[in-house]
Amino acid sequence: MCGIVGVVSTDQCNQQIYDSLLLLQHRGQDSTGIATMDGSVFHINKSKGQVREAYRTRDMRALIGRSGLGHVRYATKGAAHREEEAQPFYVNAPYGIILVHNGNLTNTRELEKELFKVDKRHTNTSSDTEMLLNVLATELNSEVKGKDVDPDDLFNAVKRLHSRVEGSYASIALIAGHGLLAFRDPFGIRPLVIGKRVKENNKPEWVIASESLVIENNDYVIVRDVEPGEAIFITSNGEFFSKQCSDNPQLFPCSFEYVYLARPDSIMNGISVYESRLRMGDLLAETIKKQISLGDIDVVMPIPDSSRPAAMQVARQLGIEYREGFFKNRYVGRTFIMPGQSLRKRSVRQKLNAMSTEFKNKNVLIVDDSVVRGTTSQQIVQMARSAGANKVTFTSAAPPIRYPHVYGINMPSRNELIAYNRDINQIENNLFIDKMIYQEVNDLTQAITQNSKIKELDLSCFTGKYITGTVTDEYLTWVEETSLS
Ligand SMILES: O=P(O)(O)OC[C@H]1O[C@H](OP(=O)(O)OP(=O)(O)O)[C@H](O)[C@@H]1O
Ligand SMILES: NC(=O)CC[C@H](N)C(=O)O
Ligand SMILES: [Mg+2]
Repeated sequence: MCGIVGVVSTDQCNQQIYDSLLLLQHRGQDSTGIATMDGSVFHINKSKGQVREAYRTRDMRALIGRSGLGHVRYATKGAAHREEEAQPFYVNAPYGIILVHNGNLTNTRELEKELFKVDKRHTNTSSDTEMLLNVLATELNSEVKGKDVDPDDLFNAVKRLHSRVEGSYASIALIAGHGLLAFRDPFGIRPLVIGKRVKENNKPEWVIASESLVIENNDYVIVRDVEPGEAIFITSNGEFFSKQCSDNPQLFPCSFEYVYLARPDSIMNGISVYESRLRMGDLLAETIKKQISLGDIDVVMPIPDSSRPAAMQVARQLGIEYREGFFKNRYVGRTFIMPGQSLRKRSVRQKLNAMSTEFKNKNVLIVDDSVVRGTTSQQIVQMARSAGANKVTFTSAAPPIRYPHVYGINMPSRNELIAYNRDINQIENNLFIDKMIYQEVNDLTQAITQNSKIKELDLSCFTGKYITGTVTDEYLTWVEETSLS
């Protein structure tokens, strides 16, 4: 996943984009970029690393314009550390388009060929985002054919893009001299939400972002989510247009956003991420009750940060004391979204420390939001044991992850997954724990969708059922062989 934001303002918008990217940092730490639009001129700054280190004062001063967009990247396709693959991506025709993307395309092999052979377009990186932009540019070009662009041209281009592109894409683009275009794939896999505020001059200002906390933090009001398959166009003067561009839109939001990716203070597709995590804890507690005798447990402990809401509820529902035994170094970022296994491993050690007073001779029930590669859990258990823990029961607020995630989370290879081809006993042995307890898939679904209009979720990494047609076994093998580690 990545974090994206787009702004149409009545004033200079560079600082607002910077602030928004800081709020979205948890969605990507590899690289970042900001583009602003001044009339029909784009000003662009891209850099490796995190937002705070990326932009100097002189970079910010050069980002002039009242409309703009920004990106924080967690690479899923292409190279994590190549500055050329940092977003936004730019094409000069038609008009000049600059684009940011959250998601992952699953038919890049076909797109690459088509773009080159049929559309006669050259892409210079292996980024799927560069392909997405070139498909948009091709379709818009054939729509406008020399005349000036109107909202319907853009919507027709997005409609044609939907028929060519597969996978997940929440995307925002600036069309030079015209305005801001945003669109979401027909399954709405990745999130995108619209905010608005009206200043004294009565002119509306707009923000579109991956998460609602960006909207609230900048004193905008949440208008609504961009619908799956829908496109939004906002002119540089703040005029708003929207259209459903898919023949068969169906909402299948990514369940992993609620489990781990999103900030708890965001509301996504009308569902509070925090409340869904509390419910994950409530339902996990029911499963725990069925599997162990509670008299054996002395304390319930979260693994900071993301499991805290679930762990709190587990403790409450089981009537067992909640203690914080692992301490987090606040200067180390999220380890799961770091590139490369050796960096992830080293960082877990730097990030978390076990306090021996909390573990000595205790039977602990540890709660994490998810166990993916087992990088965190393996080290956590070792830390707990060396700190003197007696029995270690490990629980996950998400079900076992046995299948790759191909819609914008970098878990491409089955063999990396701790639950792949292992039964519970083998997982327990691998992690050196006394007991492993996972959330049930139905309970996860209920925790997320309860009290909401959402009927379906993308649960592919838990179930192996992929909602877009092109994800076959052959595709998954190709992804494994060619992907980022
Ligand atoms: O099994 P693994 O491959 O280790 O992946 C799962 C772990 O990674 C994430 O933590 P992370 O440190 O990224 O972020 P957090 O501080 O938000 O919990 C997640 O919360 C789990 O703790
Ligand atoms: N996680 C994402 O949304 C990544 C976007 C895009 N696939 C990239 O690798 O840059
Ligand atoms: Mg964690």
